[in-house]
Amino acid sequence: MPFTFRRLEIPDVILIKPKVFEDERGFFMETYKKSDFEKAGIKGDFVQDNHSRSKYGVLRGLHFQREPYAQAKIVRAVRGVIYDVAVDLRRNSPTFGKWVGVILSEHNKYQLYIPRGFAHGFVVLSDVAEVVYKVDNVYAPDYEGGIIWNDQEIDIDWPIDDPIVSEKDGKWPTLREAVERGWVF
Ligand SMILES: Cc1cn([C@H]2C[C@H](O)[C@@H](COP(=O)(O)OP(=O)(O)O[C@H]3O[C@H](C)C(=O)[C@H](O)[C@H]3O)O2)c(=O)[nH]c1=O
Repeated sequence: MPFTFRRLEIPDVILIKPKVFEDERGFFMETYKKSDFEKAGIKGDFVQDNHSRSKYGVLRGLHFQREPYAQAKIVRAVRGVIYDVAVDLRRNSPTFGKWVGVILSEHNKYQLYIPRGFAHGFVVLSDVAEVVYKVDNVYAPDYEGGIIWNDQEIDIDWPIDDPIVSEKDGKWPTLREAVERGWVF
């Protein structure tokens, strides 16, 4: 089995550990296999791949696309180290407003599956990090949504106190405001 899958404290969020084949040349690993991922409950047609590079301390998030362009994501760090966070925005979920966070890195080669209905963000813990991720719906800028990264009610335990955020990311609403706007799922 080239992958192992572990459901996290929010069970719909799944940590994926690939089987890494190392030899004197370096390593090889499969990074995605539709049949194995579907057996693990990761369904969906991943139609777009994204790639971003960020320097130490950059926080990108908390982002999501609103319906009908909600996106599930399969995220990994191909360079450096990030702390990757998913927040449950599904209004009828028992874990609504709760978050999970994991270290994804070029070293552990882990991936995180984040279903539709979640906000996603990460902060960079290495000098540089490159993050690649699959999404199961195309980019729809008119439907982008966000929650402010340091929302007091969500209370994410970010490992960096004073991250670098874009002007846009500094202006997202709180979770409570997002609910009022109907931005939840
Ligand atoms: C997301 C996206 C962006 N862009 C363009 C739009 C901007 O001109 C430029 C940077 O976009 P943005 O600042 O939104 O990039 P991030 O802050 O990395 O946003 C992403 O970061 C978090 C962590 C996510 O989970 C989302 O995938 C996504 O919101 O790329 C595109 O052309 N296509 C796309 O799919």
